[in-house]
This record gives sequence, C-alpha cells and structure tokens, in this order.
Amino acid sequence: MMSLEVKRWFSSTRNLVNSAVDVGKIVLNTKVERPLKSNKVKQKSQPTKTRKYIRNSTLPEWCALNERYNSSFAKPNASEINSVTHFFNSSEVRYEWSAAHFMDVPGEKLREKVSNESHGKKFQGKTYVPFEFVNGLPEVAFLGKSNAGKSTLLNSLTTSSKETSLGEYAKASRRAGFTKTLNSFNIGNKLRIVDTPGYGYNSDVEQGDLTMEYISRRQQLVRCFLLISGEQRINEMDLQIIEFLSSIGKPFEIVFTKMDKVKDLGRFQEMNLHELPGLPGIIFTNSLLSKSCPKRHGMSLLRHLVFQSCGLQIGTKPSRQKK
Ligand SMILES: Nc1nc2c(ncn2[C@@H]2O[C@H](COP(=O)(O)OP(=O)(O)OP(=O)(O)O)[C@@H](O)[C@H]2O)c(=O)[nH]1
Ligand SMILES: [Mg+2]
Repeated sequence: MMSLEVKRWFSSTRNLVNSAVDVGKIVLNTKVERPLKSNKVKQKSQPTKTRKYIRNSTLPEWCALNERYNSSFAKPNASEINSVTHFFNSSEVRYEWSAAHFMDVPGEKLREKVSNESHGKKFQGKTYVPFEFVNGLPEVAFLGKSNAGKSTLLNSLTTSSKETSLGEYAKASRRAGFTKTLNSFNIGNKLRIVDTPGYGYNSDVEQGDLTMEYISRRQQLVRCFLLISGEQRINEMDLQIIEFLSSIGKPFEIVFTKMDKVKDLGRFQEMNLHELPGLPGIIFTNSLLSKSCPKRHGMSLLRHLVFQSCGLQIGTKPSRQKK
C-alpha cells in the first residue's frame, strides 16, 4: 500500500499517466527464467575458463548484469570509452542553478514571455532568438525515490575515475528527502546534469509537481535516468514514473545504485526488465567503495550513455578544463 504522503507526491502525475500499459505486470509478475537444457550442458563443458575468470578478476559478480542487460545495445568500444572517460575526467564541474519552482529554471520565464508575445503574430524580417535559447546546453536528469543515491551518483559520475574519494558537487546525505530543489551542474560547458528531489519517504507534493513539470516542459531535457536502489524492489511509484516517461515519449534509462550492498542477485534474473516500455538501458552501479567492492563500477557505461544522449561526438573536448 502506498502511504498517503506518497500518493500526494504523486497526485499530479497520476492525471498525466496513460495507464494503457501495465508496467507493473511486466516487472512484478515475470516468471523466473530457467536456463535451457542445452545451456546447462554448455555451462558444464566450459567451467574452467569461467571460474578462472571470476577468481582472477576483481570484478564483483553483479557486474555481469551489465553484460546481461546491455548485450543488445551497441556497446561502446575501447577507444569510445577512453574518449568519454577523458571528457569526464578533464571537465570542470560547476554548480549553476537551483530552482524551487519551474519558472525559476533559467530561460523558462523568458520562454513563456516570448511564446505569449508571439502568439498569433508572425515574425517579420529578422528573427530574434534570445541568447538563453541558443546557449541552451542539453540536460539530463537524475530521478528516483528519496535516498536512491541520485546526488551521490552525480558526484561519482563527475569525479575522475582515478580518484577514490568523490567530489562533493551535489550534497548527499543519509537522511532521505535531503535534496529539496532542482540543482543543475555544468559539465565542461557541454552538458548539464540536473539532480532532483526524491519521491516517497520525506518528500512533499510541491517537489513532486516541480519535478514532473520539469520533465514534461523543459525543452533542453534530452534524457532521464531513473535511479533505483539495488537493495530495494521497484515499487509502484517507480513503475508509474516509467509509464509516465514512456507515455510522453521522453527517453530514459534505469540505473540500479548501491549494488555493492546487494547480497542476493537472484531477483535481478527474475525481473523482465528488457520488456519495459521505452526499452530503457539497464545499468548497475556502485558509487561508494568498500572492502568487497574497492572500485566504482558501471560508470563508463553510464558516462557513455549520458554523453551520447546529449548528442556529443566522440572526441569532443570540454570547453572548461579542470584546473
Ligand atoms: N553503499 C553505498 N551507499 C550509497 C551509494 N550511493 C549512495 N549511497 C548512500 O545512500 C545515501 C543517500 O544518498 P543520496 O545521494 O543523498 O541519495 P538521494 O537520492 O540524493 O536522496 P534525496 O536527496 O533524499 O532524494 C547516502 O548515505 C549515500 O552515502 C552506493 O553506491 N553505495
Ligand atoms: Mg539528493
């Protein structure tokens, strides 16, 4: 059962959702996939190689899920990964704006003014294009339940892969419901990542409306990343957001966070995430390090998706280099 608070957060969204697709059924009622007999034989005939790989490698077992779920996508090759890694490692990350209301998002007041003034009028002679519109960098947004790890993932993605401790660009906290506004960070003057307030526990309806309005109306928003803690199950609100994003045709990907804390990987085999509407990529990540997980994983894949969704070409260099 959803709490009253959760329902309130979501009230604005429910009206917008096209409930024709029952995403819940796809994810929650999926049968366990059992390996075919022939697969079993195959596995038996090649055990040494596989076991050796697992023993010698420092990769945690869950990293194989990135292969499993993303095999059908055009995988970036090594030189593409290097180029994207170089872009993020050398980009200056700059906090730019926070907004508690959609109209506080830079450019939105002007956009509304221009659209009201030009309503029904024809432009004659030179067309005037306001600077903010020309300069509108592509934006990607991190969405998800409160405490899903959105702010931490933003820091992880923008911290050089050589560093062990994360930059503190977005403020993260143990306390759920910490981020209260949309917070935007400029990455190398080529794209923006927008951290959003979480839904669910300790969130409120104004923040929900703000995020939904931003998703629905912001023209610069090119892709959403829906974060779900690997420790938790996909809940009804996550599913509603998935339905909503696919109903408005907004491209999105799903990112499982905190995979370093996951003990039982079995349930990830049970979820038929491939069949979600919108056919999102499914990425598994950890942003924090621990003894069992001494490296951050999933970042190259995620960085590549962010880079690609912003229409940046391989070889693009940041305009602002890290000092
Ligand atoms: N072990 C582990 N902890 C994580 C990871 N990512 C985030 N956390 C922790 O989870 C807690 C919540 O992280 P935040 O990044 O603040 O979560 P958020 O989604 O921004 O939360 P709100 O702002 O409240 O919506 C913090 O204590 C983080 O240190 C991860 O990959 N692994
Ligand atoms: Mg946050």
